[in-house]
Amino acid sequence: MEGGVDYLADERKKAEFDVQQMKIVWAGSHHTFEISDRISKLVANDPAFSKDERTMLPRKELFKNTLRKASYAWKRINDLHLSEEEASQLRFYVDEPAFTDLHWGMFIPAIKGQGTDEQQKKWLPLAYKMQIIGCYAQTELGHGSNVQGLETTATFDPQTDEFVIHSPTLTSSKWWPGGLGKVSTHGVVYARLITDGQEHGIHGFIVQLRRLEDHRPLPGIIIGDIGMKFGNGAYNTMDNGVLRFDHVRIPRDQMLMRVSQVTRDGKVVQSDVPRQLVYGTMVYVRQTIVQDASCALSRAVCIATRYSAVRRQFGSHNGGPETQVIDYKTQQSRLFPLLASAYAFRFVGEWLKWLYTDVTQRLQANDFSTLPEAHACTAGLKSLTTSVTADGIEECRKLCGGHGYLCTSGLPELFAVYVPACTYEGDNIVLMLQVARILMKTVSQLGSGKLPVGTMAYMGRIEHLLQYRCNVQKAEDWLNPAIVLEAFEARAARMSVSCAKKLSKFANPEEGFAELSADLVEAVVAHCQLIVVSKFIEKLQQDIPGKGVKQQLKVLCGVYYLFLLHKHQGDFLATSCVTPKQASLANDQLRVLYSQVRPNAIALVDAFNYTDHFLGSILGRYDGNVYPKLYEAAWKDPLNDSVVPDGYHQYIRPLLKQQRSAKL
Ligand SMILES: CCCCCCCCCCCCCCCCCCCC(=O)SCCNC(=O)CCNC(=O)[C@H](O)C(C)(C)COP(=O)(O)OP(=O)(O)OC[C@H]1O[C@@H](n2cnc3c(N)ncnc32)[C@H](O)[C@@H]1OP(=O)(O)O
Ligand SMILES: Cc1cc2nc3c(=O)[nH]c(=O)nc-3n(C[C@H](O)[C@H](O)[C@H](O)COP(=O)(O)OP(=O)(O)OC[C@H]3O[C@@H](n4cnc5c(N)ncnc54)[C@H](O)[C@@H]3O)c2cc1C
Repeated sequence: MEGGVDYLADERKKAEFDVQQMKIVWAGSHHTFEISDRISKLVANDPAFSKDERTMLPRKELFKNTLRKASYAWKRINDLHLSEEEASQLRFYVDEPAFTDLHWGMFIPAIKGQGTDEQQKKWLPLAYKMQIIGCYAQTELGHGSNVQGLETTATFDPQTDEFVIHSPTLTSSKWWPGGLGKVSTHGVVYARLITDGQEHGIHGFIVQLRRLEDHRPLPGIIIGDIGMKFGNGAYNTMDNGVLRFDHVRIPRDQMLMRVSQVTRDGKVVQSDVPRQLVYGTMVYVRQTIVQDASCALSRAVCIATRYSAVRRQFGSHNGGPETQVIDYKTQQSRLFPLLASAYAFRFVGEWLKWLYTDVTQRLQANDFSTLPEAHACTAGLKSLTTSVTADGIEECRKLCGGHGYLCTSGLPELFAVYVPACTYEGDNIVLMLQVARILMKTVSQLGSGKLPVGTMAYMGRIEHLLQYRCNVQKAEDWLNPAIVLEAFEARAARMSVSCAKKLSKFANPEEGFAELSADLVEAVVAHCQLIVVSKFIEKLQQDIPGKGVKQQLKVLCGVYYLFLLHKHQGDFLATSCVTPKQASLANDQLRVLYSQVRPNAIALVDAFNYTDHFLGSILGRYDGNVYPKLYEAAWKDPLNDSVVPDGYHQYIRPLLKQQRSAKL
């Protein structure tokens, strides 16, 4: 508590579980909880990191303010000798998109993943000390999703042992890279490799963009910011940029050469590393985006849940208090599935991080066997979790009624910052179609004796899943995880097999794939939802200490899968995985679970351990003291600086005068 009366104290007393232990489950471990708790308070208590009035600043001031915060954050990281983990938590809690996200989140990982040992030795120390600042320059004005369609060229000149980087068309201008517009000194630039007149696909090159002495662009380079984006404040703290090259020369050893090498005489040599590793940085970032989805969704849910307990509307009896809106069943049926989804995404994000670490270790040992699984899981889960989170934030805004629309609710800015996650790092539909290809390949190989592995392993039991009949007879049967898993597996498998059957009728498979793409996306959603459900259930099989903690998680897990079953009952019924009666029993059980969440709702959002600074929301204040603070904040709006507005004499007075004389 940050001082004063706690208007939510009664709600907190209703909790049936150990909130402190739940905080540790949410954080992932004691160690992570300790760091995140300490660093979030450090940021919250430092006035230099204040977020007040961010949504009211003009772009130039907003951007300068972000530069100030980023440079101050770097100073604190060094002064306090923070570890890498502590430093990344500090950037997270500062909560302002900045060039540093791309420097640490993409530029450095690209060099680590695609650079040779020598290249890493040369560039990483400079980047780690921020003596150079980098961005990830892949997307162009004309192409983003279709990476093979990029037009920037990198032509090898054997005379000088250099690459010539060039933007041959307007559409080849790099467009979107974060941090590029005004800050980056370097970029990993993706371009079409050409040697001896022959094309060799897209590769990454380290290119210096600005002089280190005075920050001016190097000769032959044009750079700028691409302009204002959606929302006030929001992602406008980021300098997404445009970049053009006019025959810019870089030394040969600045091509990232882990995947392919260009020799002194211009020969292209493929190493035994798969070509897809050029896309490796995207796999890494997609995995972090899944973790970030649980953060963004939990934040919106925390605001909406606390406010729903504070807000009262209708239902007063004999002059008593009105009903808290959180007690309306409709409010619960919209809010609690999002609360459950935030927890579900947390656990699937944890698992995905493990999967990514495992793949990275295997890659280092030249074992590439799990790369397709990593690609499918990161692409599919990035797509699923960001779509649900973006829609979920908007739903939370509506759950807060009119006040949710105020910037001081924190929800408009959160939404504006978050929605591009459905597009960046791979448009969600494009990524789903990648997973669809892998699913269809898996189904087509089922008869060949090649057993599906990882998250597709259930397809190996296809005969059984095609014959499966759900044996739920009463509502409580839906609490049995084995029954639930089979129903979700059967639904996903049947949808995939149905698509594969339809595909096989097309003479041209590519034509068939395009024609059926909307159905394929639905099959992928079913497959990805199965992954999330199964990872939540796996989590519950672990030893989870703390009074009532596991029980609460079981309730949330039930809410998560039964809500999905209810929402997608069309799929379950159409594939005959459940009967109409069983679907109705699932909904009955879901209502029971909502009533079990209700007394614990406030404690379940307290377990996120967010400071008021991080939440940035009057509606989501820990102490629930909403109305006086909303009232106070309104008077801080610049429009209220004067009682009579600027423009009165020019525009309002003549209008009123004219109406008066017309009446007379
Ligand atoms: C409390 C702590 C919590 C922690 C929170 C952490 C906070 C972190 C904050 C996170 C926020 C991060 C903020 C980020 C800021 C924004 C950054 C945005 C940056 C960008 O947007 S960069 C640009 C991204 N661009 C894209 O993603 C482009 C999308 N397009 C593609 O990926 C490809 O072009 C596409 C669609 C795959 C098609 O490529 P193509 O070459 O045509 O490939 P094919 O379809 O022919 O497939 C060939 C073959 O390759 C396989 N494949 C494809 N992709 C991959 C991959 N990535 N990895 C491995 N394999 C891949 C594919 O399956 C095919 O395989 P076959 O076996 O069939 O040959
Ligand atoms: C805030 C933000 C930050 C970004 N940061 C960076 C960065 O740092 N570095 C960088 O390189 N890039 C960055 N990007 C670019 C981003 O990665 C691309 O915008 C993204 O990959 C989508 O590509 P696109 O814009 O070409 O979309 P398009 O592919 O043009 O999508 C337009 C529509 O076409 C549909 N579509 C496209 N292809 C298909 C298909 N095959 N089948 C069916 N439908 C299809 C899509 O679903 C979408 O509805 C950023 C973008 C944003 C918004």
